[in-house]
Amino acid sequence: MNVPSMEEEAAYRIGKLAYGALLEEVYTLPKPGLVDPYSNGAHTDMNVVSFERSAKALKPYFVTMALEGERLWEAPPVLFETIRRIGILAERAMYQATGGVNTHKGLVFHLGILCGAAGACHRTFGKVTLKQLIEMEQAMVRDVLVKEVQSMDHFVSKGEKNLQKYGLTGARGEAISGYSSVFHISLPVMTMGLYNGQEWNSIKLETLFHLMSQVDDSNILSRHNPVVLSQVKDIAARFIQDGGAYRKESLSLLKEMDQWFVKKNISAGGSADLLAVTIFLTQLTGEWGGAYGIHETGRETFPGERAGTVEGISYLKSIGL
Ligand SMILES: CC(C)(COP(=O)(O)OP(=O)(O)OC[C@H]1O[C@@H](n2cnc3c(N)ncnc32)[C@H](O)[C@@H]1O)[C@@H](O)C(=O)NCCC(=O)NCCS
Ligand SMILES: Nc1ncnc2c1ncn2[C@@H]1O[C@H](COP(=O)(O)OP(=O)(O)OP(=O)(O)O)[C@@H](O)[C@H]1O
Repeated sequence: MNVPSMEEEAAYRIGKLAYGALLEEVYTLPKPGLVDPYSNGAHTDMNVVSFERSAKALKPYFVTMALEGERLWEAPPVLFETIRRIGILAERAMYQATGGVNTHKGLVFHLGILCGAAGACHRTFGKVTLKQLIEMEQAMVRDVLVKEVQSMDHFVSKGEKNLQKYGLTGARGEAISGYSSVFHISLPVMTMGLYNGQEWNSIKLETLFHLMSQVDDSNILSRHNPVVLSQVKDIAARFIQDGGAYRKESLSLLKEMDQWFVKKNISAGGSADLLAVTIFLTQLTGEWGGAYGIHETGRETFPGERAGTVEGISYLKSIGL
């Protein structure tokens, strides 16, 4: 019997966490305008089963991307190039699994990069803290994506058209910034919710609404325009101000809101993607930022570099969040 190497085992665990994050996102409910187990939101061509099929098809690609991280840890830009090649194959597998529907294009990109970075961090440090992960991610993508955005002269995809029309950088911009929306908006909310012992589905909803209230979501822009984007931000901000997802009546309010989003054909897919990224980072660094590092290497953890833990709170506070 072939015993998996330490790198293979780690890559499998990273890929499995990415797969889990895809499912955790779609199972969060009720999400206005987005697909969840209750409603297809403002989507006629997909439902929760499409997302499950797509996630299952993508899992081996995330494992492969993490494994490439373990292999190419010393050459981050080469790692990114490799991740993108695998990403194209992953997108193809996604379309095959869903009958041609885009369920997870944004997440192939985001979680592909982060799985690769996590593999590289594991190989380099024997653990994965937030700080190390984002430093690795930046070394992988920054130069390439900045150049790509600055020199773009073909505006084909929806994201590219948004860049041309509004100067908004969408999914690429999030990666260029080192997932700044996740660090400044959603991770603190998720970490705080866990710390306060809130219920998991409500934590995910509260996190999603904080994202929706601030992110320039290219899904909303490509279906609509900046006025609608700003309307959605206002609605999300008001929901939070009025008590957010932790109050009793939130579920019925959200179901009502879903009807309005469906009527207006609004879907905050970019924010949903960033929710999945937040879940992935919380679970990855919670599991691997400390305990895993200690088991594997006997090394001490830097205190508080694990999101989703009590130490995570003081870390986030220490970096000014
Ligand atoms: C960067 C990607 C996502 C390009 O997609 P596109 O140009 O359509 O950009 P866009 O900004 O619309 O993003 C696509 C998806 O990301 C998500 N998204 C939208 N807005 C945001 C946002 N503000 N923040 C984060 N994610 C967002 C949505 O799910 C959206 O559907 C990626 O597919 C890519 O690199 N394409 C180039 C070809 C390639 O290399 N493919 C391999 C894929 S790894
Ligand atoms: N739960 C979810 N429900 C709907 N979309 C989601 C969800 N989670 C993430 N998304 C993201 O939203 C995107 C789908 O949005 P949308 O349907 O507007 O894109 P499209 O297929 O490019 O456009 P259209 O359907 O208008 O032709 C996917 O790329 C996906 O990453």
